[in-house]
Amino acid sequence: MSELSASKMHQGVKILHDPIRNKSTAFTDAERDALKLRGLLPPRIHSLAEQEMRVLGAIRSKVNDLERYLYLIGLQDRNETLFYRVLMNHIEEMMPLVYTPTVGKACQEFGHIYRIPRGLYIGPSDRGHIREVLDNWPHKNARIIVVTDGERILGLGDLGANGMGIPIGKLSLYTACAGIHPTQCLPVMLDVGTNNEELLNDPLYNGVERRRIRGEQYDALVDEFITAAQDMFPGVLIQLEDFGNANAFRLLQQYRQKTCLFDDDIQGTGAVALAGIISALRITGGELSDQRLLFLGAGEAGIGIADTVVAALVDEGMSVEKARQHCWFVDSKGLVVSDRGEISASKRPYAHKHAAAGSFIEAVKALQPTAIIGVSGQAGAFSREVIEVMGEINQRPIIFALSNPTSKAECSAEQAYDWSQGQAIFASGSPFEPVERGSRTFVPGQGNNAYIFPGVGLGAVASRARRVTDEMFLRAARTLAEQVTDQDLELGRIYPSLSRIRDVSALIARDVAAIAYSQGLSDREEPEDIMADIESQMFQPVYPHYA
Ligand SMILES: O=C([O-])CC(=O)C(=O)O
Ligand SMILES: [Mg+2]
Repeated sequence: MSELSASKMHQGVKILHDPIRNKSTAFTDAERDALKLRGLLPPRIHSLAEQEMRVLGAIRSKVNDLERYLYLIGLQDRNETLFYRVLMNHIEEMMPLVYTPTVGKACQEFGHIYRIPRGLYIGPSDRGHIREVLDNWPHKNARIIVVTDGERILGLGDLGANGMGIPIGKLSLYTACAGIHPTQCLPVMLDVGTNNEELLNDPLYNGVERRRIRGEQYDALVDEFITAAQDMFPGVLIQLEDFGNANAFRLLQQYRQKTCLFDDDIQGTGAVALAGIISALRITGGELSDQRLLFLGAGEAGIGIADTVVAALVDEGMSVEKARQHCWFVDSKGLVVSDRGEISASKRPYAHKHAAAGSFIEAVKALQPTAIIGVSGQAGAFSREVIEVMGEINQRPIIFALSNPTSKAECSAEQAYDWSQGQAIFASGSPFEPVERGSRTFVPGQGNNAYIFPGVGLGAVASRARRVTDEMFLRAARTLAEQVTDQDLELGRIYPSLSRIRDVSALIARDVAAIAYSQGLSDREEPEDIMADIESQMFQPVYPHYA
């Protein structure tokens, strides 16, 4: 649509209520005349930069982060250009507000802070009509869908329909970090009920009032949704997010071979953690093939990371069987060993022959790992003793406390540095502030899949990839690791600065797209310059001229 015809459609007050086209006080005199806005705005014209200053002041004056979140979502509802300008120009300050940890708090309160819907709700009563529901979405050009059923929201458990905050937040990062146009992002809540009694008893809970549907009914709903989404938005990329363990692995297996789909908690987290390990090895001087990783927690993130590490080792020439021996798991029943009895299919490859160990510290002492990776959702599980023992075993122990939000981290950055005499190479899923000790400043890296999914998604949709492959995630991990500078490592940070995330995402997208083209996963002709092609598709938060 040309800007002129857009302006005709949106004459008058309507354009002020269209968040995609609204410029608010930045409408020029000529635009105010052409669009019949005279009198509807205060007379003083402000530039986007001045509006940004106003917004920053407002955000910073709020009393807590949930209020800041609400302000930002309100801004997104009024003026997306300004919202993304603020988000992109101040990503380190804003990401913890629109994403983990604050989005976790927002999800817990979702029914109570509800204002305006963002995204689509699809539930059991929509069976047989999901296409019509998708057709109600005002934007017909969705390219990326993030969908959850709310069963495992971050490390917070079953939040039912309150989990809608997660697809919204993830998609805001798609735009901010990888330039996917806001109208091409579709958040979806598959509201199949919740088993969270507290929510079911809360009169302000706004999801379906029932316990979760399971089995055939559930599968049929998911299947209808995926089929309808592809039909409605050809080529759309579907990101599975924060499903319960069993469904996450199952749905990924079931759909990844036939649709453009991935699971962020399994594959995105896998890639971001591998990137962190590769960078940590630049500090320790070790090889990936010398590492022994001990995971606490054997859910999506843990298995996803182990599978990605195994893929990297196999790519280096190791056998799968041998590679798996480098990854060990402790779950709620202790060390996962081969003679334990019933073991789920996803853990089975990592159930090695070994004496049982009941607790995590016992397993650390028995296995002498080079790295411990917390993906358990158990706050404080990396005790002082665990970290001290890791420091005795290793000169530079690798300690990743990846559970989200911050309240669920296995240890804090301070604890990791203090209990290891400053030797830990630490990363966390949610952000921690730098830690000052004497003349030294330790800057913890944020090992969050936000470094991976925006770039992978952009690469996939820009190349019109029909599938998202493991090879793409392995490549994304390596590309991310390559962006870590010696300066980052000197600060202790094993990820690039968040301020560079847009460039990093573009590089990941380039490499993912290159795989799609070279492996015949795209019908699109390979552009001469993939990077230029990617960049040309990235949304920039600038106002159009209407007159
Ligand atoms: O959302 C995040 O911060 C990372 C993630 O996918 C999760 O913890 O489920
Ligand atoms: Mg997640």
